[in-house]
Amino acid sequence: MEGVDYLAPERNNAQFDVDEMKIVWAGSREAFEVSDRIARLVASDPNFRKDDRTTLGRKELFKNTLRKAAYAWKRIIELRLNEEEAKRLRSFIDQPAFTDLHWGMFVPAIKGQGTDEQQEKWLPLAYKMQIIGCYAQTELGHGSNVQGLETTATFDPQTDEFVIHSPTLTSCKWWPGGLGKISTHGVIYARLITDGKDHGVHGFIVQLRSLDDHLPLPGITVGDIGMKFGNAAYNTMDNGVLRFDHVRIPRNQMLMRVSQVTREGKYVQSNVPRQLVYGTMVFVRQTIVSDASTALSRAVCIATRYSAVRRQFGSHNGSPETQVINYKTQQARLFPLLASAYAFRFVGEWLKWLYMDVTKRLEAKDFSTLPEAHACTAGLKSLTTSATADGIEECRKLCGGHGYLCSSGLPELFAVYVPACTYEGDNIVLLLQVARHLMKTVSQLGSGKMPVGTTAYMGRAEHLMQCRSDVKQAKDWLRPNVVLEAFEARAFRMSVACAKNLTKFSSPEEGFQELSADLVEAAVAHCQLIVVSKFIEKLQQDIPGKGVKQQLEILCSVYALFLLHKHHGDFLSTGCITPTQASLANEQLRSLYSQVRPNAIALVDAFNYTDHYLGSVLGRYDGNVYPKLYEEAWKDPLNDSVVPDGYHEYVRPMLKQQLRNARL
Ligand SMILES: CCCCCCCC/C=C\CCCCCCCCCCC/C=C/C(=O)SCCNC(=O)CCNC(=O)[C@H](O)C(C)(C)COP(=O)(O)OP(=O)(O)OC[C@H]1O[C@@H](n2cnc3c(N)ncnc32)[C@H](O)[C@@H]1OP(=O)(O)O
Ligand SMILES: Cc1cc2nc3c(=O)[nH]c(=O)nc-3n(C[C@H](O)[C@H](O)[C@H](O)COP(=O)(O)OP(=O)(O)OC[C@H]3O[C@@H](n4cnc5c(N)ncnc54)[C@H](O)[C@@H]3O)c2cc1C
Repeated sequence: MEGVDYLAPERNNAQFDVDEMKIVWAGSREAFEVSDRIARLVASDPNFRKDDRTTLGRKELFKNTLRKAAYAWKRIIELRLNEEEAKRLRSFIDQPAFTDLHWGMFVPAIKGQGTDEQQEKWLPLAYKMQIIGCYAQTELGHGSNVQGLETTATFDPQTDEFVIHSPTLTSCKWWPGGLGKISTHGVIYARLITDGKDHGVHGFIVQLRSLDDHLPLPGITVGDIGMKFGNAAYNTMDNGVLRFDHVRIPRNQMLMRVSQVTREGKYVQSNVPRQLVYGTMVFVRQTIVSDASTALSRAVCIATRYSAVRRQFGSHNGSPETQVINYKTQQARLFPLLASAYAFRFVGEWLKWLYMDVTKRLEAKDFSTLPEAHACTAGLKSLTTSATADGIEECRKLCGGHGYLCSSGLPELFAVYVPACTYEGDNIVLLLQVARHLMKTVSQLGSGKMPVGTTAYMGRAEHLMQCRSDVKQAKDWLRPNVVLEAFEARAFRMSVACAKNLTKFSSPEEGFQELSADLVEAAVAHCQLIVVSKFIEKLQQDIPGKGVKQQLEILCSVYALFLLHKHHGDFLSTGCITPTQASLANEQLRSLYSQVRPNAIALVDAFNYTDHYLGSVLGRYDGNVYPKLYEEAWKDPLNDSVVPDGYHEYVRPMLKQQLRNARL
């Protein structure tokens, strides 16, 4: 029945103020209001319809994306949306587009690596979308190994130009979003060569297509790299291939904040670390962590609502069957994901602060926190995207057979999300960067240099190597200090074990290769500690609203104890806890699930997602799942006709032949 809220009894059970939780989730009252207003604006505008997306072919899908992007831009101007509002708009439109790379990487690359003069020239053009840019770093032969890129930018002192060239097939740019069919310009990463000397990889602004007829400029071969995983999903994006044949650009189009080439061809390095060339990646990795909480919370919202609607088994004397959300196995799979969504939200907020802090310091020529910012963004990007991709898939399974239907919204969400484990740095490669940072920190412990930031806990080396958990009963695991100490001791001991083992090899490089699987595990332990500690820190803030803080305390304990249960081998083998304490943690976890249960629907309502944004029949706010699933099925193009195309051509002759054979 339309208008009935089938989930109302669940909502009535909530033990906290949902409206206040919405504000905590959004970050502030103001952020909530912006997000709520823009979500409704998108949901109510038929131009942003997306329910037909999975049935469109690639060309229609892509054209549809171009239409939406142009319309979105028109609305941004008409409504005079500010940057935050425009970001919300893009997020609720929920369709990856070339504009993501233009705003998300091309503009930040110029801002971060361009000189003041270069910013003055290029940014106004980009802000007004008079040019459209992409970020072209990865090549066919190299993505992770940025120093292995092959494209060359050779300075020609005769003409005061760089000659951009792709010397081999493997040097073709391959993957950049927006490049395939739309970008007029790109920040292109290439090896800088002056006077025969290779100075490594630098960024250059290169025009790719004519601003008049959109044709590639002379010397440029460019196109799309082909269909990607999932039908709709990331196929709204034109990931591209690009080959240069001695393309000339003026010298002042090398991004020269980090280093310069003079008119005479002299290479001059500024007094800043060369790693700033990688700055755009640090920026984007930070945004990816917040996006992880959004993607995971979406999947969790769908699976939680549907689990409260779906009933299987357990009917006695005609009573209703059991809601599947009441099964302990369902809770043990679902509630840690709910807790993770909140955990990633808070660590994302903190990472945003860290990024702003490092940016301010860089402007003041203080580069001291750059390694910490790199390690945190790389590690947390890796941890949260892997957990989110796995979590979305788990949510699909939690919805049983119906989760496999596109109308559940989950297959497309997974397909569009899963490349986040690869782009902006393969997750394993990024964890190895964290491990490198950890090994460096451990090796400096004896030198009197105190570790800072997220590795500060390593400064308590002696205590962390000796401490034993004093948990005696299950409820002791609810004490934040007890949890924190166990996570710190586990992370530290795993890092120290790796550092000791590294000394057994003839060179650090050989040791790093051989021990890389252990190093990755140590990095994961460190990153999990960061997430747990930032959740605990969040709870130390003043959090208003009836029952809101209590719910967050429960979720924080669920997140930490779920990790402890999942990785209990680490905690036991490092001697941080005993087997008895491990089972007490599990006992406490079971009891926490019972406390989450009555609040589960309200906890996902707090995400404040519209039905349009969720794009899921199973996750509908009103829980009216079955009639809508039935309705949705009939909308499939196959149901446009009773007898399908191809029947008369292929099936009928087969049936006729069988009938003839039977008669013989
Ligand atoms: C619908 C229309 C709507 C319209 C609305 C309009 C409005 C919209 C508004 C806004 C929209 C915004 C949208 C944003 C959305 C963004 C979407 C993003 C999509 C993502 C697309 C994907 C892009 C990409 O993938 S780009 C390519 C990324 N590539 C990688 O990540 C490569 C990974 N590899 C590396 O990073 C490195 O090579 C490495 C780190 C693995 C190794 O590098 P290497 O040089 O070899 O270094 P190494 O020797 O190991 O280390 C040397 C020292 O340098 C340190 N270091 C390394 N990296 C960094 C760094 N990044 N920063 C600082 N320091 C670094 C390292 O630790 C070493 O230090 P040490 O002291 O020597 O130990
Ligand atoms: C959807 C999508 C969008 C993208 N958008 C862009 C874009 O806009 N611009 C752009 O420039 N790029 C883009 N990329 C490229 C992306 O950044 C790279 O694919 C990514 O950095 C991984 O590099 P790779 O493909 O070379 O993987 P590889 O490094 O070849 O990885 C293959 C395997 O090798 C392993 N491996 C690699 N190195 C090591 C090591 N040192 N130790 C242990 N294991 C290792 C990896 O873990 C992985 O399992 C995009 C990619 C995708 C999928």
